Amino acid sequence: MTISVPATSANLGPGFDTLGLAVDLRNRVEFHPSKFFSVSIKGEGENNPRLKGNNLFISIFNDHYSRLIKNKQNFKFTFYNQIPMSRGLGSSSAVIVSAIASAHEAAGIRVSKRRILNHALVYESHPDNITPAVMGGFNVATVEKNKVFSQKKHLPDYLKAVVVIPNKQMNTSKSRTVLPKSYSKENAVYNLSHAALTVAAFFNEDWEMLKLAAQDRFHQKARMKTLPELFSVQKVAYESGALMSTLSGSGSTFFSLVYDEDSAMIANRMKQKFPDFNVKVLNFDNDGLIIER
Ligand SMILES: Nc1ncnc2c1ncn2[C@@H]1O[C@H](COP(=O)(O)OP(=O)(O)O)[C@@H](O)[C@H]1O
Ligand SMILES: N[C@@H](CCOP(=O)(O)O)C(=O)O
Repeated sequence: MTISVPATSANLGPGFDTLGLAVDLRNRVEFHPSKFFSVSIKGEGENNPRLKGNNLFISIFNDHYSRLIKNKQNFKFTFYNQIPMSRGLGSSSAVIVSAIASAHEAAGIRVSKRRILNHALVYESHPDNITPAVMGGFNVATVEKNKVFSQKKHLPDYLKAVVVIPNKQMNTSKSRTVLPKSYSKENAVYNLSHAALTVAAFFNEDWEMLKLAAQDRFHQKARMKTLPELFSVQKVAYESGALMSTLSGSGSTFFSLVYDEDSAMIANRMKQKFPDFNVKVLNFDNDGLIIER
């Protein structure tokens, strides 16, 4: 069985803990019953011995598998990881979603994507990257009574993502501690109106509106100050024609949405200006979680 889940870019400027989209960079896990338990990792994390012993995937898989089925069975897991860890591209969401989906598959139980998403909420309390990880596309999501309520918009293939990935990791829970404890009414209204405009721009495909709409007063500045080169990344992205350019999740990656025809030029500029950062042009992903039986 093979399960794969895409990377995500959450927040999208003003939509803190609410907006997110999926990009075509996937973590894939293959597994089958085996006499002995084993884990092998290829790609991101392959040189990290901690991931073999204390693996978030395995603990979530075990939680669900033992809940779903009485017999104990060992599995051989092979992970093919493309999503860099703690860079704001939703590596933890991908792991959570793939572990829950894998446990259900291993137990022979078919569940809806919505059920998987609601289970994922137990491990990640904000829905902005677990939702696109499961559903694909652009999503607006909220949580009521421990359930995720969301709306999805397919993203057209004439748009691309340019991501600038620094070497520096930014752990999400640590990156949440640098945020203000409260916000003024003025800043709350600012973010509310900009997030609403961002959603409307995505659904109406008014891409030119995004630069203005995607401004934020909640989280980006405080986080970007911990890696000040990110201010230059955003400036160069906009000067080069990006439609929107925002801190991806809690960072450290910077995400820009661009027209396909501009993507190579914008990526090359970024590579020239920021030679120490890893620059990639990615397609958007409209599939989310994929289960191959
Ligand atoms: N491929 C993976 N396999 C196992 N655990 C992973 C993997 N990717 C991420 N994780 C777990 O998620 C943590 C990173 O979470 P977080 O800081 O939220 O990063 P991100 O912004 O990429 O979601 C890692 O320290 C690790 O515990
Ligand atoms: N809304 C969250 C999003 C975290 O995304 P990640 O990809 O960095 O895990 C936040 O801003 O903390």
